Amino acid sequence: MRIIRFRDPQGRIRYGEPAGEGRARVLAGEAPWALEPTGEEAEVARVLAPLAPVNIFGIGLNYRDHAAETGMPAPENPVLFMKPTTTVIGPGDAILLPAACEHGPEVDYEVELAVVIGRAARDVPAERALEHVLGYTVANDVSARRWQKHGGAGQWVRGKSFDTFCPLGPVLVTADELGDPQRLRLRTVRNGETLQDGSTADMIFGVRELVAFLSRDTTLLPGTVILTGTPAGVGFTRTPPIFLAPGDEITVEVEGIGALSNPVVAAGGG
Ligand SMILES: O=C(O)C/C=C\CC(=O)C(=O)O
Repeated sequence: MRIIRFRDPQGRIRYGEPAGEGRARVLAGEAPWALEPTGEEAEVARVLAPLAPVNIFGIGLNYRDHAAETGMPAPENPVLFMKPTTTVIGPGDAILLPAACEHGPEVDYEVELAVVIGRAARDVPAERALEHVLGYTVANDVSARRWQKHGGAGQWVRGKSFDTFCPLGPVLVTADELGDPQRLRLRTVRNGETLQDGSTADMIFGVRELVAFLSRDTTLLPGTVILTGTPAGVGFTRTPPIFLAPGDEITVEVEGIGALSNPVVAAGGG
């Protein structure tokens, strides 16, 4: 099933299946892992992020070509960080370039396959990990590189945590519908130019291993989102570097799920 979360013309937030031409077949329920068909259709006024995550785990350096372009060795264990839920925005919402990025352009893009947990997971072996995955969506792990690498905190969280730094969407595709998560093409396009073009087959730690790793002695609640890392082509490793600028349109897409586009706006507008 393909699930959207949307605002209807009356301002209500609802779930549904896209029915074409700005319409959805309404699904009743409070969360994407507990939805029932209603037989009703509704107009979609605005598509939102497909869920409001309870937690967001990010995995760094999880593609060999990306680790290599950063000059880092392939990690022995997943490199873990977290993004606050306040980073989440939906399709078409503006990515705000933070006023805190006052030393010049530094805000980068990262296309990622996002895993949505639908059944609580704790101490789950890799062979059973996909039983806890409700489905997948697309994420842009927006990252302020100066704050990430030289922010003085010794870890990446600051640079990954500014408001609007986690666009999600446009749909959540259930695991049964998407099939094997390790054979999907993923791309980033900025203003019509392709900047990342990779495959989830190149992940160092696949979805099964990530769920098993993260769930060790740790409960992954339904609604947990795991950003599974990004392939090569990010902006800061390029010569000259490419960073997001006001007026840009940045699109991240994953095969079988869809394309997620967001305009880029300077803090305070423009
Ligand atoms: O150069 C480094 O230390 C790592 C830089 C970027 C990696 C990253 O943000 C990721 O998500 O992967």
